Amino acid sequence: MIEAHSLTKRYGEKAAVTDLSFTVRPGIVTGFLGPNGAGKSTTMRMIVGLDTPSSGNVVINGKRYEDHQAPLHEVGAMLEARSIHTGRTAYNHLLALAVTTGIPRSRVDEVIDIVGLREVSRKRAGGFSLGMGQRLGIASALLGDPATVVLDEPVNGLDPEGILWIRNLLKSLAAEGRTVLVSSHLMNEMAVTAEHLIVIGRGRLIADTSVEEFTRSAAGNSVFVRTDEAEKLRTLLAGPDVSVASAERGALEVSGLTSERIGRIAADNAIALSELTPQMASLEEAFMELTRDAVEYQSPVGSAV
Ligand SMILES: Nc1ncnc2c1ncn2[C@@H]1O[C@H](COP(=O)(O)OP(=O)(O)OP(=O)(O)O)[C@@H](O)[C@H]1O
Repeated sequence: MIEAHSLTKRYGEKAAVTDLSFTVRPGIVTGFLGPNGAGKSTTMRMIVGLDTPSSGNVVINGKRYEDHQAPLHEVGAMLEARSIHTGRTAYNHLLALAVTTGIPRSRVDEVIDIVGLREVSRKRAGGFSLGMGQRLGIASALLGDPATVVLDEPVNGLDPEGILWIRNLLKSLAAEGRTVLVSSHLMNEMAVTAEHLIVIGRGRLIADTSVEEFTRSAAGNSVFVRTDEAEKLRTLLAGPDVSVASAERGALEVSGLTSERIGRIAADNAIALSELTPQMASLEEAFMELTRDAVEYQSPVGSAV
């Protein structure tokens, strides 16, 4: 469990993180989301003791990172700035890390297999692709068999296979009862990876919610209906809190009724439907709406993307 209490970090005049409080629970993947410059990396650095809070504190299973006797067994982290000695092989990089931190040599082989780097483990890490480098970073994070895993933007720049691999790995780490915190600026990716979301903007908490709740609130309240008997159905659906628009010929856009209710009314009146679709705002759109006021560098209105 990670608990942040009124965490604040200032760099001179610049407030990177302000009065941030949240809890990351074990057993599930928690997504840490925010636009660029929101303060995600700064928060993660404070979690693992690489940055000192200006005020407030953050504890992992009740203690600050540096107060744990075997911190690598407690927390494994991959932060954005990776420090890999590019002249070393992947195996030697992990071995050096293991030897200096009292981790048995056998664990190096284990993590190499977990991240799927067996075939290239004797190759120089300097020649690794971005995806292989990410796998090596994750292997380093898992070396101490940590109860808590903190990964900063692990899917950045990965191909679809790499993204799927990380998604499954994170879920299995959580299923083993670990605490898993993973940052991203991609809502869609987090929606299929995480169970819980902590959203920040300009260093402040914007939302602390389950993915399920976020998805539900992002859903629009209209339903798209396609039928050959649109006019008959329109009359049957009419009511004080219901609005029905004709989206196109043979199609209706209904607000104020659930898709279940519309389907029931159609069935009771022997009207065949060829489509019945609740309209969802895309999660990415809902996320952008949520964080709109917290984006540091806005594109000028109307500018081409
Ligand atoms: N060492 C530093 N000195 C001064 N300002 C900093 C420093 N580190 C971060 N900042 C500022 O603090 C804010 C938060 O940065 P941070 O890197 O934590 O955000 P982030 O959410 O991880 O963003 P990104 O997704 O772009 O990596 C930014 O405005 C950044 O410019």
